[in-house]
Amino acid sequence: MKFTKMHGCGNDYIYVNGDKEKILDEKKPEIVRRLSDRHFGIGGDGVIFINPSREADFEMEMYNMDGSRAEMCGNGIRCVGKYVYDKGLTNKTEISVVSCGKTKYLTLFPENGLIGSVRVNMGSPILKASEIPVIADGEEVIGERIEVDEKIYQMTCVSMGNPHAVIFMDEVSQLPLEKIGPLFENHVRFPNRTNTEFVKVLDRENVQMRVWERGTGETLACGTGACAVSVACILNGLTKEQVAVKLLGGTLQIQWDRKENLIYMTGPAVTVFEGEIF
Ligand SMILES: N[C@H](CCC[C@H](N)C(=O)O)C(=O)O
Repeated sequence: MKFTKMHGCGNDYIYVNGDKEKILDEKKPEIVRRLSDRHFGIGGDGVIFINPSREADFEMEMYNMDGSRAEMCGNGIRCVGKYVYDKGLTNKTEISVVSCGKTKYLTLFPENGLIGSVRVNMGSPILKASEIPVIADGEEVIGERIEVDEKIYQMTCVSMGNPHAVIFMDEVSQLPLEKIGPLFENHVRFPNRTNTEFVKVLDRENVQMRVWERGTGETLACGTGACAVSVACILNGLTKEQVAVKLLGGTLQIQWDRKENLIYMTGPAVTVFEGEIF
């Protein structure tokens, strides 16, 4: 099977042309686990299949390292845009990509004939607790307390198609993520589990975050997570509507256009290598 290894801010996935590599859907979770293994496979945070689509220019079918399917992937969709342009599957620089029935609109920025960065209209944030989903007393979860491992955290929940718990901290560099990450991910209040972002607000335009991703663990970056963090910061009055989100693997520029209620994410997409696995 041919594949392309790409990353967005160090959030690395294995990209497969689903039109050429025919794999049975029921086999995908096991194959994803094998390919993602960083010792016995190719190694990656998961696998993304790029498929033809009737609803959009292309379909993104995204799987986490544990074989679970996710509704959206911000770093992944930027790399999908780069993949289809660089490989000549499209010559457009404005394209649409559908994932789990939701279509996103991308602007591709060529540099010397190849795509260097991508701007994605990530749609509107979902704040309704029942749609995230998160079990809550009220309609939304904004600045609420949650107890994990006998510690109280302040949580704001946002969905970008996938669930996010945003936790504000004074410091994020010394977090025991291996311990508390899984406790948030599998917390009883999240029926579909959750991604969890730990964020330190640096000033009104810059934040620093780390993330424990549902189905993968700590990653160097999370695009939907950076969007969720920006929404949470703005809702809590902590930043302006344009935020530079500093992640371990790089920086993403996020803008929440409140009039249109649309989130724009801009960031890099990088091809590392091509290969064939037997
Ligand atoms: N782990 C996420 C999917 C990948 C999201 C992240 N890698 C991104 O860039 O948005 C989930 O299960 O919802």
